[in-house]
Amino acid sequence: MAKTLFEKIWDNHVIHQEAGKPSIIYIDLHLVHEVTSPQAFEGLRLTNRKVRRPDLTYATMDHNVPTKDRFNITDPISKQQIDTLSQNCKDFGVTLFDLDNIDQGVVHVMGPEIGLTHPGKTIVCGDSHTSTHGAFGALAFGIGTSEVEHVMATQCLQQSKAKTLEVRINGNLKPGVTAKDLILGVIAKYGTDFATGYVIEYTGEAIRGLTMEERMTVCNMSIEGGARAGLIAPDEITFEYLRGRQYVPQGAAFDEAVDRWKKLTTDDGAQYDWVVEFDAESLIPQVTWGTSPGMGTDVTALVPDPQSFTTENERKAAEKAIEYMGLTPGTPMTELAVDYVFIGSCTNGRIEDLRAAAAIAQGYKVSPTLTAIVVPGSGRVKLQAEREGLDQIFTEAGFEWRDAGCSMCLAMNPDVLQPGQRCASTSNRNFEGRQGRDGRTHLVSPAMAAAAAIEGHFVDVRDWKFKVKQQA
Ligand SMILES: CC(C)[C@H](C(=O)O)[C@@H](O)C(=O)O
Ligand code: SF4
Repeated sequence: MAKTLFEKIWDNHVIHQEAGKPSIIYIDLHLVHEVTSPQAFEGLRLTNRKVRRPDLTYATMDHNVPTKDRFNITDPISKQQIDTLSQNCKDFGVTLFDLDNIDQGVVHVMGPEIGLTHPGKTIVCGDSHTSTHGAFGALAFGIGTSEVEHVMATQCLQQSKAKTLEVRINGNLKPGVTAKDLILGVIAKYGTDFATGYVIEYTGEAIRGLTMEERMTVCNMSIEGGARAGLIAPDEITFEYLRGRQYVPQGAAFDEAVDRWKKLTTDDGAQYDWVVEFDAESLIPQVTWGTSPGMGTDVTALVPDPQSFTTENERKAAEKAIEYMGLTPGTPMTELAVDYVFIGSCTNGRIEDLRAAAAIAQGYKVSPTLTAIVVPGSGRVKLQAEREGLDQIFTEAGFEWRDAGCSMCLAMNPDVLQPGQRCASTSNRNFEGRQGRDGRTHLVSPAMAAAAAIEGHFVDVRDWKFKVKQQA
């Protein structure tokens, strides 16, 4: 019978099934960070159990890590979480990419980067943005702390089978429009819960044309559309990305792996439970105006009038969001001045993101009205950026160049907004207080964030080329 990609991976991993009950599936890779693992390790300790497969379990610290002076953690809770992870990894024999390791970084950046993420694997982590790894055609999703303990103890997980949703992207992205705009556009169109209960598979020409890093940006935000996970079928772009990475089979074993991975596509004639379509051709750069990732619009648009929404609930939500965000309906998005610019996170903290931001920033100066920071997603991203001289471009322009971590994506470390500050952020969530109490977050692409840093307010990056040409 013809199967979707999801069904193939699922069927390969179900190890026990009773009628009417959730399945038991096998987990190929368990990623661990300092926030959601302490109680799980403690649970093992209390019941005298071990990590069953330490060889399939990898840990790093990211959320609490300061991006300046990282060994001097002054916040007691952060320090405790980080020290506890180190001790737990020692006690349970789990490989840890520690603060002094080049591979330390945001778990969803460093995992794929060192080649832990492979097509067809089941991957879990106590973190919702585990969906990022679906870019490789892996079934990857976030789990809660009690499930973290369960996976540590058994390498299995109880799961109900999700429904399948094809998000078909028609046409190609236009210059200046990025993978970030694409996923923001999809969520703005369909809402933050359209994919609840589904695993998304992204298909279509525009997806095929994306690099692995761009695919990760798209899959990263699947969870913001409510999905259990997001998948992209592996292809030559995937295999080329993986070739030679540390945790990828080498030589003949790699070719054999590629032969297996090539089968991980949705068969002709396979049926998804639901299909939605999205037009890439007409998409333009996106900016969110509200307090959920679905409250987004074109950079050329105006802050919406809450009355323009169809349902009472939407009108109320928009009103509340606009008030929190300190906005006035009808204001052009390009007139919104920002106080802070954050370039980083597991959505947009990879080398291509930094290149895109640097390409905008090169030769310009950050507006004196704001603070702008660039935070590489991992130690290796930082190293690579420095090899390419991107750090120079950023610092000469007036951006601060930081060490790897989650940073200002969420307020769990010293990088926080002050109350009322407005931030152009390349991260994935704009909830109330996400970047600091009463902070105001607008989600954008790295190029859009860099351009806002220079102009002091949002600008349409498609005009940027124009500006560069005029100055040249
Ligand atoms: C702290 C962690 C549990 C959380 C998540 O699950 O996503 C964080 O990474 C986030 O982005 O909000
Ligand atoms: S970078 Fe942000 S979204 Fe990603 S894991 Fe860290 S806190 Fe979560």
